Amino acid sequence: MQTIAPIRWRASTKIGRSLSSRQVPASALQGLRRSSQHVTRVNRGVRHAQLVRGAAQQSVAESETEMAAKDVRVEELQSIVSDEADGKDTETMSIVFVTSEVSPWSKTGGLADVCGALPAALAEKGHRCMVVAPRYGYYEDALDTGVRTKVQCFGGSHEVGYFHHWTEEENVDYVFVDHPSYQRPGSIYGNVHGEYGDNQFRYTILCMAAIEAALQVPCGGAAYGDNVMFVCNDWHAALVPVYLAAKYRPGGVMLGARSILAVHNLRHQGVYPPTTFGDLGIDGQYYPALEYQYPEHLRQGSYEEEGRSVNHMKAGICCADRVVTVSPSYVGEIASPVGGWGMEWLLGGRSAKLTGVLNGISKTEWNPATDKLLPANYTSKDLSGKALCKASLQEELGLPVDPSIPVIAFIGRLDFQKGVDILAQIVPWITDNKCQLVMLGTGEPYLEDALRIAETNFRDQVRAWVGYDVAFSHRLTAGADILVMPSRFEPCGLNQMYAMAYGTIPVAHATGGLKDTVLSYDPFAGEGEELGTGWAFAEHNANAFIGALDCAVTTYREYPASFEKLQVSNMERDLSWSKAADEYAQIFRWAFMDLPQTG
Ligand SMILES: Nc1ncnc2c1ncn2[C@@H]1O[C@H](COP(=O)(O)OP(=O)(O)O[C@H]2O[C@H](CO)[C@@H](O)[C@H](O)[C@H]2O)[C@@H](O)[C@H]1O
Repeated sequence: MQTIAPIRWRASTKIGRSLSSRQVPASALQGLRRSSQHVTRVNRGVRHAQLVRGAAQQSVAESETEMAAKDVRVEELQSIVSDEADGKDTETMSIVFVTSEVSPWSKTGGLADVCGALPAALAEKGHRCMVVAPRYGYYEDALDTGVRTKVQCFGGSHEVGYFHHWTEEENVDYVFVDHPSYQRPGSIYGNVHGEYGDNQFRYTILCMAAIEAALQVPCGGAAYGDNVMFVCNDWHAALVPVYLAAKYRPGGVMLGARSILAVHNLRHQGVYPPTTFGDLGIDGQYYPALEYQYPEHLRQGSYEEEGRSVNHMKAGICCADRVVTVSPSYVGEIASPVGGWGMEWLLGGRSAKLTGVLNGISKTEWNPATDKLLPANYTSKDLSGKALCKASLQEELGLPVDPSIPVIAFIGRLDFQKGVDILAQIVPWITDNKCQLVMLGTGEPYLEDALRIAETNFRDQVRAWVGYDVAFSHRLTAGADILVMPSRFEPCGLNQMYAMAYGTIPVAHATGGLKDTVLSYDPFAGEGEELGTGWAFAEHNANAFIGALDCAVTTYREYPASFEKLQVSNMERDLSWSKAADEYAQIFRWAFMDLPQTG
C-alpha cells in the first residue's frame, strides 16, 4: 500500500493541470460536475495514500498532537472504507480503451463485446473511462465535438475529427475518430476482395488519434489529460505504447501515462513489409521493437528479405507497460510454442508483466430474464420460458417441434480457429443420434460451404444460417439445449458464457478460456463441491468431441434432473464483469507504480 502514494500525487496534479490549462466550455456544467467529482475522488485517494505512508513512518513515541492527528486520520480512513463498501474503488483512474471495434456500434466478434462492457464495469467502480474507436458509420447518437487534429504518418498530414457519445446510465465516454478511410460500404476490415489494402494506415491513424483524444477532446467539459492508462486492444491499437515511448515522452508529454496491451487473439498480429516502417513516423531507434523475422515455417511468402517484417503486435508487446490476455490458461499458451505464433520467446521474457484476466459478460445485453430479443423470458427459478424459446426456434427453422429432441447449436466466426472442420466431421453422428443441429456463422468461404452441405445432406435435422445476425444469435442461445465450441484455440470465448447464462450447456475443447470455464460435469459432486459447467474434451479430434457430446446428449435424455441441475447452477453463477474490472484495476495500479517501459 505504501507505494501507492506517488501515484495518487501524480494523478491529482495531472488532472488538476488538465482542468486549468484546457479551455472548458461554460455550458458544459454537467461535465464539469463529473470532472470535479472525479478530482475529489482522486484527492481522497491522495489522502488515503498519505495516511498509509504516514502510518508507516510513525515513530514509537507519539506526542499528543500526533495522537490528535491520528484521530483525524482514522475518521478519514473510515470514510474511505465506507466508499469501498459501496463497491466503488477509492483509487480512481482515468482509463482510455483503444479498439478497432466496440459493441453496439461496430462488431465482428468478441473484441467488440469486451470494449462495449468492460469500460462500463470500470466506470461503475468510479473510474473515468473513455473508449476510442473508428467512426465506421454515421452514428446518430454520437455528436460532433468540433475538435479536429492532424496526425503525421504515411508521408502526410491527416486531419481527424472526434464524435462523442455519453449516457448517464453507463457513464463512459465513447469517442469515435472520424476519417474518410473508415467509412466504407464493406465490413470493418475488408470486402469481398479481401482485407483493405490500407488497414495499416487506418489503424496507425487510430493509435495517433487516440493519444490526441486523451489530450484534446473535452469529454464532459474537460479532457482526460496526460495521466491516463491506455488499454490497447489487439494489433490495431498496439502502436499506442510505441508512440508514447518514442514520440510523446521524449517531448515531455504523457509522462504520467501508462499502457496495457490487451491480447484478444495473438494469431492476428498486424504484419506488414519492413519498408513500411518509414510510414509510421517512429524514430529509427525503435525499429528493433517492430521488426520481426518470421521463422521459415511461418512465412507466408509476401515479405521482403527472408521473412523480415514490421509487426505491430510485437511492438506493443515490447513497449506496453503490461500485457494482459483474456484468460489465465491462454497466458500459458501464448508464452509457449502451443499458442505463441512466434511471440512466445518475447512473451516468456515478459512473463512477470503478463497476466490473464478472464472476460465477463454483459448482464444487460445477455440476460434471459430481460432479453427483448427472445420470444419468452425465463430465470433459473422457472425454465418454462426456455422451453417456449426452444419450440419457437424449431418452428422458425422448419424443424420438427419436439421438446425431447436435443437441439445442438454452434455460433461463431467461421475460421480455422473455431474448429468448424471437426464439427462438420461429426454431423453424421449428430443426425444418427436423432439430434437437431443449428449453426450460425460467417467467414471463410470453404467453411460456409461445409455448413451449407451439412444442411443439404440432412434437411430434417440440420440448419445452417450463413450470415451475421445478433438477434438470431440470442434466439439460438436461448432455444438450444447444448452449445458446442470445438475451437482449436480460444483466448477466452464468450459464447460458452452466454450459453451458461441462458441455461444452455456448453460442450467445448479444453483450450484457453474454454479450459477455465467449461468444467466437465461431476454427477457425484456433493454439497459445496464443484458441479462442473458442461463437458470438455482434451484432444482436438472428432472422436474426443463425440465422446463429450455423447455425455451431454445422454444426460439430456436419460438424466433430465441432472441436466436441469447443471442448467440452474450455470445460470446462477456470477459471470459479470465486476471481478474482471477489479483485476484490471489492480494491474493498472501496478503499472502506474513502475517506471514506464521504454521498448
Ligand atoms: N454469425 C454471427 N452472428 C451473430 N453474432 C455472432 C456471429 N458470429 C459471432 N458472433 C458473436 O461474436 C462474438 C464472438 O465472440 P468470441 O469471444 O466467441 O470470439 P472472437 O473469436 O470473435 O473473439 C476474440 O476475442 C474475444 C474477446 O476477448 C475472446 O473471447 C475470443 O476467445 C477471441 O477469439 C459473440 O458475441 C458471438 O455471439
